Amino acid sequence: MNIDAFPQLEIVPVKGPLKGRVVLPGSKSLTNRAFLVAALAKGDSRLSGVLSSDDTVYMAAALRDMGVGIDNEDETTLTVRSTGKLKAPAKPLFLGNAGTATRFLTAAVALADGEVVVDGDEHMRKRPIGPLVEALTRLGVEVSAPTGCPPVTVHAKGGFSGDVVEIDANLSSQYVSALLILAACGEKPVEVRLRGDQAIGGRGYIDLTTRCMEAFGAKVSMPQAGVWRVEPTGYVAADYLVEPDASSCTYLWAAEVLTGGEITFQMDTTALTQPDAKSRDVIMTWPNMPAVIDGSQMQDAVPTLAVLAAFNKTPVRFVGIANLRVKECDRVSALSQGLNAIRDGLAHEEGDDLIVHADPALIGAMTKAVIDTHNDHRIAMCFALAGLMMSGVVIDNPKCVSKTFPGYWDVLESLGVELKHPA
Ligand SMILES: O=C(O)C1=C[C@@H](OP(=O)(O)O)[C@@H](O)[C@H](O)C1
Ligand SMILES: C=C(OP(=O)(O)O)C(=O)O
Repeated sequence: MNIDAFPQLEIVPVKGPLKGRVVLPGSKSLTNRAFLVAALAKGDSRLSGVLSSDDTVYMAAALRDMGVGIDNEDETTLTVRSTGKLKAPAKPLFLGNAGTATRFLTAAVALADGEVVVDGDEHMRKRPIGPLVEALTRLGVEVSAPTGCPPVTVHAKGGFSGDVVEIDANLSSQYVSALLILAACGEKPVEVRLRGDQAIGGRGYIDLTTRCMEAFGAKVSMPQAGVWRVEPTGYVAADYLVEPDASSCTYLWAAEVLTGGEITFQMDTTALTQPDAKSRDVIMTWPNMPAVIDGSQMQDAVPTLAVLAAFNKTPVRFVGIANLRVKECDRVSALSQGLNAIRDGLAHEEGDDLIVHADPALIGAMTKAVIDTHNDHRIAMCFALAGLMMSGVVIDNPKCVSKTFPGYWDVLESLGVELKHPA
């Protein structure tokens, strides 16, 4: 569908189970890791299964601006050609609202020579990066971010000098991933240590990072919990297959259980290794979801789970989700707001927890809810699920799904979902 023609989109409730086959897009997290690590390797790396979406296009464009060749073979296959070095770009790197691209590049550009400015859109300019800037400073990188958020200016000198660095990763695991990717390009082994509370959210994303680094020749060990030791191997060019995106898959798993449907995918999705794959088991418990769900290790699946919870038999409290407040928008509040637009009193916030007061009577009911997506792809995608079950759900700015899943609305249509201009 031509989504540009739809400033708002109304979802028509399904008349029966959703059935069909879906080709999931590639993982955003793995595409952006593979892009960067391949760019830091000398030679040609062939990446397949890659995602093409706003976040990955920003990463690719930034790498091109730093002298890396990226040649597309087809929509999901490309070759990254690199000397293994990044050149300082002629202009600031603009990374939209892509957290992965912004955080990973803030560290990696220390390997260039000259001034590099890492910047994003107005949302990204509100997402904290101070802890990463502080850690890079300790590694001897000359870097500043006066507001604690992008823009970040790095006076790159082709490397860094430190060998031990502590990082406070409570706000984002991406800081750790960024340091690890950089660390393999040092002159000596580097230890990256978590500061304080080691039970950070998104631990699984760090495992994704180390596995991707290892696929390009890096050597990473964990001498103790919360400490990673990275050997100074650099990276070697490699062929790499990006697995499908588990977070994107959560909407389809949820659509399946909500409608009693059956959706098949290009692979067995129980084999996905990304953190959000854990949410599948929780999704499958609907309409008897647990009373308390700890979202800390499946953060990007929380919006999906929260909308599912609205149609559950019993209330659900989401805990461990404080850092959802610093994602593309404040997701705790955006979810509460959207659920209350569907039915007043359907959800409330308690500290950083989100309580969803389940109401199975909503199934088949009518509402008049225009969902403010706050330009957040996950808010748009998760509230579309509510529209499958009840009439009157309108998604404002549906185009924002292009951040990670540009084909989302087409996929829903291919499953028989009717989408229309709001009445
Ligand atoms: O490393 C990654 O690929 C990601 C880590 C998570 O963010 P935080 O580490 O900021 O929580 C997640 O929400 C994001 O979509 C992708
Ligand atoms: C939080 C997200 O993205 P990022 O941090 O990579 O911008 C997301 O995709 O849900």
